[in-house]
Amino acid sequence: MSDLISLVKRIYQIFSPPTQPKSIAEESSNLRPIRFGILGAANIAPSALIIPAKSHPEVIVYAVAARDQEKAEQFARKHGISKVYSGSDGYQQLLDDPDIDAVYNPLPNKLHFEWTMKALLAGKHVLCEKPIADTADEARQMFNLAEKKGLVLLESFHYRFHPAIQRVKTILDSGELGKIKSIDAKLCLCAGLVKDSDIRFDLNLGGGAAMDLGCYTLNSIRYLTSSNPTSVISATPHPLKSANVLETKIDRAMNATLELPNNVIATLEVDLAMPWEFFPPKPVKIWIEVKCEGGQVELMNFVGPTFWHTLKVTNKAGETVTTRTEKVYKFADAHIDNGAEHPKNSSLGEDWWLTYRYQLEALVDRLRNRTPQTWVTREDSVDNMEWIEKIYEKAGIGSRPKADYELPAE
Ligand SMILES: NC(=O)C1=CN([C@@H]2O[C@H](COP(=O)(O)OP(=O)(O)OC[C@H]3O[C@@H](n4cnc5c(N)ncnc54)[C@H](OP(=O)(O)O)[C@@H]3O)[C@@H](O)[C@H]2O)C=CC1
Ligand SMILES: O=C1OC[C@@H](O)[C@H](O)[C@H]1O
Repeated sequence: MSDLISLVKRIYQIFSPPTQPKSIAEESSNLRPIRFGILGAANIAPSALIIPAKSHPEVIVYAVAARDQEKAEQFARKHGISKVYSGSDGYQQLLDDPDIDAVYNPLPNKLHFEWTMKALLAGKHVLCEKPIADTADEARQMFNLAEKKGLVLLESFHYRFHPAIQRVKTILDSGELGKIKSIDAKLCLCAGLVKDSDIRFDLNLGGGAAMDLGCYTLNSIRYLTSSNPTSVISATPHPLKSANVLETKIDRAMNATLELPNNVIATLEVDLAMPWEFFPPKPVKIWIEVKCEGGQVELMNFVGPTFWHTLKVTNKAGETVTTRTEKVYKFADAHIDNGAEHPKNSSLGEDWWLTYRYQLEALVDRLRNRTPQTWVTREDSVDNMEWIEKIYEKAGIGSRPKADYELPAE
């Protein structure tokens, strides 16, 4: 019962977060809030930035650009955004706005490269949606430019900032369960949640399940094992409806098996339209299971742990098998459990903080030259793209088409 009450309370607070006064908002102060601009009136923008910004005292979502003027204005009105850009030049006008410090790029995957490059050229820090680009080569160019310009570029692997996944990593790294033997990551959404017309099913927008969902599962495998795969043993793409996947090159679902150092085997299963299972009803399958020599750890709902998650640890090392479950909504819990270091200047979080709110905390810490609790590095993003491409190659449908954009000559 108390779990249910906490769940309802968390959900209420997620969507009605205590709004923080932007107390350090004085224009004269060098600590004026960081002004974000959003490229596109994207479906994900409210969860990923607008709601988290409400409870962050140092962030203002200041502008949005959308191709259609009415859509842009409506979005701005709904979310209390003061500046609106629209039309065919709207995205660029937003980038040229000198009052904007950082840009959130939630455009379709294929456009991540072009608009992140343009944002960096305009001198803005960028939070770019996952997967960061269509190819590893593009990701490399994006980070090269960010570094050259002295700007921050972060791929929005929001789940990495939540204490639940970090607790799993701490358990594995502690040696409590011995060496990792295998890891299995699943992220499947039932049919009907993603429409056939969605950007995720458009090859020319960087679509495909391995791009959209596989990037998370692959990232979690690499993160938890602290390694890159050594090979893709197998990769099987599944078509949308009765299409020929080798012709459309759009994977509605992907199953892949990877080899990692020290004989670790990883499997990933992702699906944008999983056939319905009614008994019991299973609208999503989202979990990670890591088997070790002395036990195993499972995390259910690793991408949305704030709503609900189960972290189950089975220890088979002693004479008896012991099982425990943990709930890790904020870093305070992690402190008590494992004494992990947490930067003194970074917040421990709240149990209602979404993964995106933890991510925003880290991004702002980085922008303010404070130490973020954790980070997704350049190498991490580039390597992830590299192995997504390798999975596509093994699956026989190839990387997603490169962006139609070239950096202007200097
Ligand atoms: N981190 C996370 O949890 C999530 C991340 N994502 C990522 O965010 C990105 C956007 O996803 P989502 O919000 O679902 O996407 P949407 O379908 O809402 O599209 C995002 C925006 O893309 C713009 N756009 C620009 N060009 C095109 C085009 N040719 N066709 C269609 N749209 C175009 C539209 O902008 P305009 O308003 O100007 O028309 C639209 O608002 C993806 O990269 C996805 O992987 C998505 C969901 C969750
Ligand atoms: O978190 C997510 O869940 C649903 C997906 O389709 C989306 O793109 C992803 O980022």
